[in-house]
Amino acid sequence: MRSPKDFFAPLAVGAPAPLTQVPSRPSRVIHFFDPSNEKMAAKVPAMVGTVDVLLGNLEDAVKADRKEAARAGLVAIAKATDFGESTQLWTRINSLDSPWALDDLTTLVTEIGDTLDVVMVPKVQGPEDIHYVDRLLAQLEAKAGLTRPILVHAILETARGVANVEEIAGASPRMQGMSLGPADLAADRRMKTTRVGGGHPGYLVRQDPPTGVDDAVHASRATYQQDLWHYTIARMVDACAMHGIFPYYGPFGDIADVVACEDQFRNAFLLGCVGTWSLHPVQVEIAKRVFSPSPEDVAHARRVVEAMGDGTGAVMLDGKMEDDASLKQCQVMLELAERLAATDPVLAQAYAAQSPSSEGEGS
Ligand SMILES: CC(=O)SCCNC(=O)CCNC(=O)[C@H](O)C(C)(C)COP(=O)(O)OP(=O)(O)OC[C@H]1O[C@@H](n2cnc3c(N)ncnc32)[C@H](O)[C@@H]1OP(=O)(O)O
Ligand SMILES: CC(=O)C(=O)O
Ligand SMILES: [Mg+2]
Repeated sequence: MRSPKDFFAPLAVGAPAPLTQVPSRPSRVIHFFDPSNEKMAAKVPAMVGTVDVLLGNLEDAVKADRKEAARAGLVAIAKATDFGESTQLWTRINSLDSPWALDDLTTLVTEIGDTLDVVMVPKVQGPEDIHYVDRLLAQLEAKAGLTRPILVHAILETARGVANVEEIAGASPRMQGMSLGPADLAADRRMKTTRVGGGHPGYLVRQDPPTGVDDAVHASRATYQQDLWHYTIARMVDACAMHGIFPYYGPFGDIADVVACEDQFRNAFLLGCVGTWSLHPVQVEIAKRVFSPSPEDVAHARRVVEAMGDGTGAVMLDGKMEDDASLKQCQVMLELAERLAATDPVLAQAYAAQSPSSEGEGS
């Protein structure tokens, strides 16, 4: 582990200085596309401004014989597209033990490093993986003459990665955030599921049995499906909060089940995640809706702030006690709402319509 004194020193002569704070640009939706799929890639320019992040995926879901085409496709798209102020460009490189990862990093940083905001690293096992990428990025940034550092995002998708989650989160000032990788994680843990994220009807608890009843009543005892991912997401959120980086849910593979997708996204939002992945255009609006505070929550948060005056003590509002701690939760909500509204005019209007100054307007 580096000494605190040199944690923020560049790791290569000529590399840009690391950032001391992770930029908090909106990243509610990280939209995946395969740059080697011509039909999909053709849609990317029109998606600029509609998603917070466009991510050129080079890893799983790209066929082995299309890896080089995907890398070249991403370079071409990055060079031809103006991503504007409200959409970032990220990539997911191949895993560090694959034959492609080194060329992915070398090509992308030297060719399009000035456009690339974040590199997502899959199957991270421990801080040593981040240290490797950190040094290599610094060397490549120096070679390419970049003036701002490229950030790193880890996917939490191995049992060892989960066990090391705090060390991974704090491994480098480049760490931007972390996503849950439920599919690979399930396989690595030898879970007995076959899905990409989401729940499972077999993972449940059942209502206690009533005494002295027949089998028919036993069969009707209520069951409650549990969240397979609660433990891992909660650990990831704590590790990220501790190190000042951002946690994300990951993929929801049942594209047709938009209702369960929204539920899974909302669980992650409520637990502290700032965004999620979209694998298909149908998931984009779900992610944006879920990861933006509702206008009603924003209005309530404003009322609490107003009622709390100097922020100390306790007050009653609608029959509920509010104090310093509920105020802080409301401030989290308002700070996020303000940040999102700054780049999303539709949200800005929805939040303004709920502001105290507009109350009673038109009545
Ligand atoms: C566990 C993990 O690692 S998850 C991360 C890796 N996986 C991915 O990145 C998957 C990305 N998504 C996809 O590959 C595709 O969306 C699939 C395979 C899930 C479904 O693809 P399709 O069967 O083509 O879906 P569908 O027919 O509904 O597509 C409708 C349109 O949306 C387009 N489309 C589909 N997915 C995307 C996307 N991610 N981005 C942009 N456009 C897309 C299709 O090209 C199609 O275009 P068209 O109307 O011009 O023909
Ligand atoms: C996200 C991912 O890569 C996984 O679930 O395996
Ligand atoms: Mg994976």
